[in-house]
Amino acid sequence: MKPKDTPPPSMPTADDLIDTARVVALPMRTKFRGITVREALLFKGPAGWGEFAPFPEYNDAEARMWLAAGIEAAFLGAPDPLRDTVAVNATVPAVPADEVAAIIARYPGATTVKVKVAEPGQTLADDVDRVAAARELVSTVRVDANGAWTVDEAIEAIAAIGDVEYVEQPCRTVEELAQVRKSVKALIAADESIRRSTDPMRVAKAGAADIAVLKVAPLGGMRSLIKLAGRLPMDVVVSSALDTAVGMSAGVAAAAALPNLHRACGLGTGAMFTRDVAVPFRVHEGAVELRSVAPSDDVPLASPDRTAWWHDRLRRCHAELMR
Ligand SMILES: O=C(O)CCC(=O)C1=CC=C[C@@H](O)[C@@H]1C(=O)O
Ligand SMILES: [Mg+2]
Repeated sequence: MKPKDTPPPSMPTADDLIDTARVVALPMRTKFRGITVREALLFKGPAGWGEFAPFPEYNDAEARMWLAAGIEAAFLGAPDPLRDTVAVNATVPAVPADEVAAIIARYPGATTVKVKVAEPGQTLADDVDRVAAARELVSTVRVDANGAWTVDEAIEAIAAIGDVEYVEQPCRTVEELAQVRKSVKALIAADESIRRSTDPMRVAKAGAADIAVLKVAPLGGMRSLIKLAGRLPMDVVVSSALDTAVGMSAGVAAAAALPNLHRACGLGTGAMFTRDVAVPFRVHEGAVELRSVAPSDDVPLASPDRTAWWHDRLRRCHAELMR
């Protein structure tokens, strides 16, 4: 028998990963969730490239899932696809209403738009105006509050915003989502309540959502996303975690392998970077095309300090995975 701490044969060591690692820093067109430069560590394995890019505030226990997802992509590769394109939504950050049209124009053919609402420092009137601007241009609008409202604020805001496809994560907790869901006609989607939970089935058990927004990296990979989607008794939307083209290829592959996919996915966010690590996943006729990605040689690299920070983080998360 192998000693308990011996990695399984498919599990690379942290040194294996760092040997091929590139830490990239991609400038964003518009600030999104407080980020103006998106950093990511990319590494190469026998099956292709993987991405490790947990948001800076995530602790190692949570961030280790993102490493598992990168390792799956680089060492195991994508599951068999059922389709070769995936319909996507345009993603509109919390910008003034008069900037909405220019943002939507970066997603040619998209008929669904996701609008960020409840941005700290802004008012409900800002949200109403931004959503109205989007509604003038596309048939389907969904909004995402990232858990920022109380139950009462959510009920008021949903009434003010009007008809939407769904409201993503109106409040922070599963209990609050369930209360809002009972009080409004609008459909409720869960994102953080799944992405940041130790029990991603809890939203279903609590009757807290109609739709699940699933992201490959925080769920630990394409296969665990697909497995979870199969267990959740609700529609699924696959969304990016502000991934570079490398991470995006795993998101598109997961969406392409889902037996049931009825709604546009949040996989067009490559349009938010001024440049990506490779040819970006461009939206064409409202969809992106499945493909594998290798970073180009001239990717914008992070500073030596930031590179060292990411290498350290990878080592710690790798140790967490091996525990
Ligand atoms: O779903 C989309 O349209 C794009 C991705 C997206 O909105 C997000 C990506 C990563 C972090 C998030 O704050 C945000 C989200 O909350 O869904
Ligand atoms: Mg969200």
